[in-house]
Amino acid sequence: MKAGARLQTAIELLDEIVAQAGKPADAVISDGFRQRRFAGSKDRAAISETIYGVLRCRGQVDWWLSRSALPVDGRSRALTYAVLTSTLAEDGADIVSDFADQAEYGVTPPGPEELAWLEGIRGHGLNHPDQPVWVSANLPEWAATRFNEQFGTDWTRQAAALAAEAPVDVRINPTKADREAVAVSLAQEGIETTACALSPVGLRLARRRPLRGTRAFKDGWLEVQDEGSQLVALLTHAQPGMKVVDFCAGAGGKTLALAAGMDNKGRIVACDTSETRLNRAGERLKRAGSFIVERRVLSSARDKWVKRRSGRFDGGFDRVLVDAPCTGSGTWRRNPDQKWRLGEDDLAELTALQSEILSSAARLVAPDGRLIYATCSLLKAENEERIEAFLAERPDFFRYPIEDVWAETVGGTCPMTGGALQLTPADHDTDGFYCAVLGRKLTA
Ligand SMILES: C[S@@+](CC[C@H](N)C(=O)[O-])C[C@H]1O[C@@H](n2cnc3c(N)ncnc32)[C@H](O)[C@@H]1O
Repeated sequence: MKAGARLQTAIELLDEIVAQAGKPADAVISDGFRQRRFAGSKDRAAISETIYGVLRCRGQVDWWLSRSALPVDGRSRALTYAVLTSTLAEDGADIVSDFADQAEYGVTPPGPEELAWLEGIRGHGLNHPDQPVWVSANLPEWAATRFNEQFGTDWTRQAAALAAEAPVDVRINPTKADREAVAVSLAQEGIETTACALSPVGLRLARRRPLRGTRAFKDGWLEVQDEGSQLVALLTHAQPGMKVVDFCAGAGGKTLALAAGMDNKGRIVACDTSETRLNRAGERLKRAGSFIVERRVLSSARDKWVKRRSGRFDGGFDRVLVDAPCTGSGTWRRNPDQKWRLGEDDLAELTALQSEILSSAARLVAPDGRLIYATCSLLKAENEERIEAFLAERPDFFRYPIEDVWAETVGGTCPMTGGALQLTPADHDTDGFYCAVLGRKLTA
């Protein structure tokens, strides 16, 4: 495909992402590529780069467009972004004239108004001194206010890291292969990796490459999983023979890691209110050879199965992981469409749900067992504030110092000390994850 035809595809998919507001951008893009089999792997990479570039920097792109008379849509956003970043100018070719020359690929050439706008912004970058700081930070205003309150003078650096491209990490499955063997196997297929800085079971790809066709993937030696997510699973410290609940298991990302850590000995109940997600977990568990997991669809945070199990001190679980639904603000570099879809109302709904889930899941924890609360968010309202509220209500629970849990589970130096771990893309180059490990006292 020529640059103009790629840009046209990016435009169409950007409009699809807006039209299918409930569907994650990556799912819309995958469907879009399935319908456009003519797009090769390099085309797909270039198209995705434009789409994600626009979504990550949508605050600034829309600010520029607010100074034009053009409608704000996929086309105006993609063209404006392409000119401001010169990302699609190949071999010095001019993107606007290249785009205009592609009529045979279904591209509508720019009209006079569009051309005048694009000529006018040529030579500028995304930044402009008149932009409000939340625009330059590419955050919605509500989130920028919270970042500012939370991170102080560091907040723009934290926000900037969310507008960068995320690396691809894989977690090795130690029940099938060690890290060295996985790295060698991938290298034989031309995929270079380095050991993750914090996770002892993680490898980071030198650059984004498809993994599904590799031998290591097909044999269940690895799972794609961000390093932060790997660390949460390790901090859960699920050991062979234990009884474990993954309360918000989703498609099983952390369940798989827990099963591997337990050497497939013991019992894991993977719960979620979404049957579709739990079904997706089934296929992954099979590939990884994790046969100790039973899946359970919950009706709500107050599900009857949870109620029946509560109060059964001797029948409680050793570990209950709550990987709570959240804004995903720690993953906005990976899922940049999400940041433009959420507002303060959503945050209020989520924090209420997080507290409800936490109280419900706590009923499953055996005395001396652990309740692990995690989110992929950077916002205190979803993290520290939820744990503080929970502990104020439940004096029978206490916090473990995170550095102690790290020493017994991850090893090496914990990046912080205190009552919880907060990873951020800016500080740790992982997705932003929060994790607090609580213990249930032996007697109430
Ligand atoms: C952050 S995602 C989990 C990701 C998953 N643990 C992983 O590692 O791939 C949060 C999950 O919570 C689920 N959820 C939402 N409300 C819930 C509830 N009341 N009880 C249990 N799970 C719930 C959502 O369906 C979603 O799959």
